[in-house]
Amino acid sequence: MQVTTLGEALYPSPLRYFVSDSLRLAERIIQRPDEKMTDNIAFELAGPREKLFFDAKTTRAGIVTCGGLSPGLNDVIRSLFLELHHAYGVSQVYGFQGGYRGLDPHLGKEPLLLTPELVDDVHKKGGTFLGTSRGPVDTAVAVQNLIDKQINILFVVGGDGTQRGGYELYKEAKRQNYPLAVVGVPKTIDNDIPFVSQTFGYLTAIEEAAKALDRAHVEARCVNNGISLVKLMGRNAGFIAAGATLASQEVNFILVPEVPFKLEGPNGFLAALKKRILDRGHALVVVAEGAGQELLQNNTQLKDASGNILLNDIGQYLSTRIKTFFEDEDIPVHLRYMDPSYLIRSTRANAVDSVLCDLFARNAVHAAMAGKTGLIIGKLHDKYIHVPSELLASRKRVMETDGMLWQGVLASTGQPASFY
Ligand SMILES: Nc1ncnc2c1ncn2[C@@H]1O[C@H](COP(=O)(O)OP(=O)(O)OP(=O)(O)O)[C@@H](O)[C@H]1O
Ligand SMILES: O=P(O)(O)OC[C@H]1O[C@](O)(CO)[C@@H](O)[C@@H]1O
Ligand SMILES: [Mg+2]
Repeated sequence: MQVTTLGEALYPSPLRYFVSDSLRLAERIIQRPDEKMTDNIAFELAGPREKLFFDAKTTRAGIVTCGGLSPGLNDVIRSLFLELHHAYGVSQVYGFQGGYRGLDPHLGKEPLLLTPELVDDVHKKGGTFLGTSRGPVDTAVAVQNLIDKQINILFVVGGDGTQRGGYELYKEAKRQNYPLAVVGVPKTIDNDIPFVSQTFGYLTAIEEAAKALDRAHVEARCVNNGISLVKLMGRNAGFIAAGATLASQEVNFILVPEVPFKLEGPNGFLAALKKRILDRGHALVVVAEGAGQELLQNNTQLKDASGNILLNDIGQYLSTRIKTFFEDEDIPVHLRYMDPSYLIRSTRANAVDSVLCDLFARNAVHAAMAGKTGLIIGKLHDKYIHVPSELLASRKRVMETDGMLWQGVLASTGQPASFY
């Protein structure tokens, strides 16, 4: 699947190795004997192109970071800048501040002109030094501002919402006949972006979450009938909870959005927890924030500024239900509810994530300089690819319950496949 290009690439690249525009990577590479591979998407491979659409001498680029924090945002900004500056010779790179708001000159601060000195050690800190936000921007105003500032390339670093926003900006620039390259870098600790096997920040987040689980385990073990209940992020998918569970190996029960569960009844979660307490005298329970929403009354459906549904607190709910259940059963327990959610995403990236950030960012620059637009950098089968932004909207990525990650989780916790 070819992504949109702004026009013929005429400028020779200053780089020394290149990836051909005609190479493709199939989305599915494992084939069942009876399966026809007709609907298999073939993605363009990312990487430097021999000819560039933009002349580095006159090109201006912008970077914006949006949505929730994820370890590695500063690494991505830094690598985008350094690749543009050192490898391609683009000297005017601007950091738009405060998320998409920063693209509106009436709402945001002036963009920062990035320099090697400014980005020098930003990767050593968590967060994003450009700031971030949720909430919409008027795309016509934003594109007009980019035109006024003669920005030719815009890197949008963020999750699914940010990439949908990037797609709107790409369409608006096209409508205004302005040759703008909009290239997305996929960010989220939730790891739920389609066509990206691993988003940056996920591995750091599960490393931090696993530390919290280990400590919660100690709390549960050191008292009689100790129950530690830990809530972790994961709005629509349980990747963080599952990854941290495998990293920690101490979890006895894990509840995720992909697997609905019942609390009551002989096969429900509470009965299983009671058995564990009677057998072993302690338990560690992990719940992803998006799990069990069907158990909670949510008639109002409040939304955040970006339109994401505000979830009800499954952690607090479970905590109350566990407490009253054991009171009714007349079994004394020490229940501790812990919510380390924000603490796992505000740290700096670990080494593996830093490498990932660097490669995502440099591939984003290669795509933009070649004049490709309306895409995000994806990663499948260990290869970086160009994914048309339009495609993202058509898919959701959640954990496969018959996949290796979830099956590993079931094996390590010993919990049944479902509580029904
Ligand atoms: N459909 C859309 N069209 C235009 N802009 C959008 C759209 N969806 C989201 N946005 C904008 O993208 C930005 C980021 O969106 P959101 O807050 O949902 O975070 P995200 O990028 O999904 O990251 P995460 O959910 O991982 O924290 C916000 O400014 C939001 O208004
Ligand atoms: O409170 P905030 O900043 O909106 O972020 C919370 C959301 O961010 C995420 O981590 C996604 O980035 C979700 O798991 C969570 O629902
Ligand atoms: Mg999102």
